[in-house]
Amino acid sequence: MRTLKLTQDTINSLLTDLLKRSPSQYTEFESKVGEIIENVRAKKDAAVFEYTKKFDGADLTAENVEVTEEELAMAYKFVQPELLKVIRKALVNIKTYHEKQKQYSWFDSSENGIMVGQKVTPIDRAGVYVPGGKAVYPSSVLMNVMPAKVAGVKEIIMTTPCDKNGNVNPATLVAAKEAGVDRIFKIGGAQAIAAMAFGTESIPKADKIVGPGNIYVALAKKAVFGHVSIDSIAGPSEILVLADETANPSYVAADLLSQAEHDELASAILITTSEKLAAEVLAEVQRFTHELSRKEIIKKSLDNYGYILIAPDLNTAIDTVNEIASEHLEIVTANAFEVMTRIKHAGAIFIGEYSSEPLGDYFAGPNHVLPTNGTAKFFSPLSVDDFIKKSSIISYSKEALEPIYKDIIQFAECEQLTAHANSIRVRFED
Ligand SMILES: NC(=O)c1ccc[n+]([C@@H]2O[C@H](COP(=O)([O-])OP(=O)(O)OC[C@H]3O[C@@H](n4cnc5c(N)ncnc54)[C@H](O)[C@@H]3O)[C@@H](O)[C@H]2O)c1
Ligand SMILES: N[C@H](CO)Cc1c[nH]c[nH+]1
Ligand SMILES: [Zn+2]
Repeated sequence: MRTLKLTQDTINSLLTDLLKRSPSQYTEFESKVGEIIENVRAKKDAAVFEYTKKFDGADLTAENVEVTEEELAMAYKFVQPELLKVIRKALVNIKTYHEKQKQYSWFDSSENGIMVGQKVTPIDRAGVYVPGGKAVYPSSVLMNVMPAKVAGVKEIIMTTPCDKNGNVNPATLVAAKEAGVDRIFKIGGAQAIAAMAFGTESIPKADKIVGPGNIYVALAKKAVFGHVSIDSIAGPSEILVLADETANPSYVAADLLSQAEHDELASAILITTSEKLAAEVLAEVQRFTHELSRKEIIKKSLDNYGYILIAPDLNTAIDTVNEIASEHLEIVTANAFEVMTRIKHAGAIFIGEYSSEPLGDYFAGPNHVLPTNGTAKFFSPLSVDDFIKKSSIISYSKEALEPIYKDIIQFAECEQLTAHANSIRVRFED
């Protein structure tokens, strides 16, 4: 983890450095992922099973690729009752939060026989990818599935990697059952994305694929976009803490490490106006890292993308926060709510020293699938909006069309689209 003074030069080199984490920078993986996708498209199940053997070590067949009711029942036996209670409590918060996002159809009619509106329809089948390579993510099951449920999606299928014995983590299965997933397939990586994009003998084609994953998953989602819809590309996790001298260095260090442990490509950054806090946080980071079980991943991610930046003043710090547009932003300053009003770009904003990032990962209710790699400048968190689409509604009576039909003819003729003009004219010819 590097400590640097925040200057225009450091901002520029930091932004260049962070961009290296973007899936679009990993062109060397693109051809590999492209080959996986083409093979799955052509050879369907056979290719999916071959790649699963190669990358995950499991022998899958059409008979065992899908999780059975018996496997689900067995998973409940492995999950502690206390954990099941926590999953259920988290589900209530996540559902309640997403219900507020629901959009409804609307119709505007006027007395002269004009009606226009917008009809909201959920997609028919959602495909949810739940990562499972370096860690297991039952929480991501809840975060991906609940907005689809609230939107009213008819069928939700889920893919997640299995271990070499063909087993999926029990807590992931229990979370899927509790959230209401219809079918679960034990496959991961680019082959899972391709299977949901094109369909195979065993895995149905989805209309939209959502969910985070590693570089293979992210590139595969990008590649199948257009054949299916996808959500934003949620890549390796990120945290940015904006703190002043009022912050508790232990809390700040612990929160930075909470995201560094996800992946060697994760990024953890502190921007502070206090040199004293910067030094204390660095010491706490070193102390905690030593004690944490995932220290090897943490050390690599801190070496790669860990920064402590000392800003000359709060305004410069806030400008930099907006430039970085981090997935997660914690504000631990005096007047944190006022500072929040000046933040334009961040996936999720955590305010105050008790709103630590993992509260959002597991429990508070807002979605933890968030835009990464600076894409918070134009993408939003996964939400109910991702699982609906809209149709426009137009209805005019003869009396409503008559006063304006010549306007439409004139517009159509300006575009030299005479068939358009004709379709209006024929209605008033006699
Ligand atoms: N933004 C979010 O909401 C969020 C949530 C959870 C996790 N994440 C991120 O998701 C990522 C999860 O990654 P992961 O690796 O743990 O799990 P993953 O499920 O995304 O990837 C595992 C799969 O990758 C494939 N794979 C592995 N090595 C390969 C190779 N050499 N060639 C081709 N395919 C290969 C395998 O098929 C395996 O099943 C992490 O970066 C984590 O930070 C993000
Ligand atoms: N922080 C991750 C998103 O970047 C989500 C997660 C799941 N489990 C723990 N964390
Ligand atoms: Zn996390």
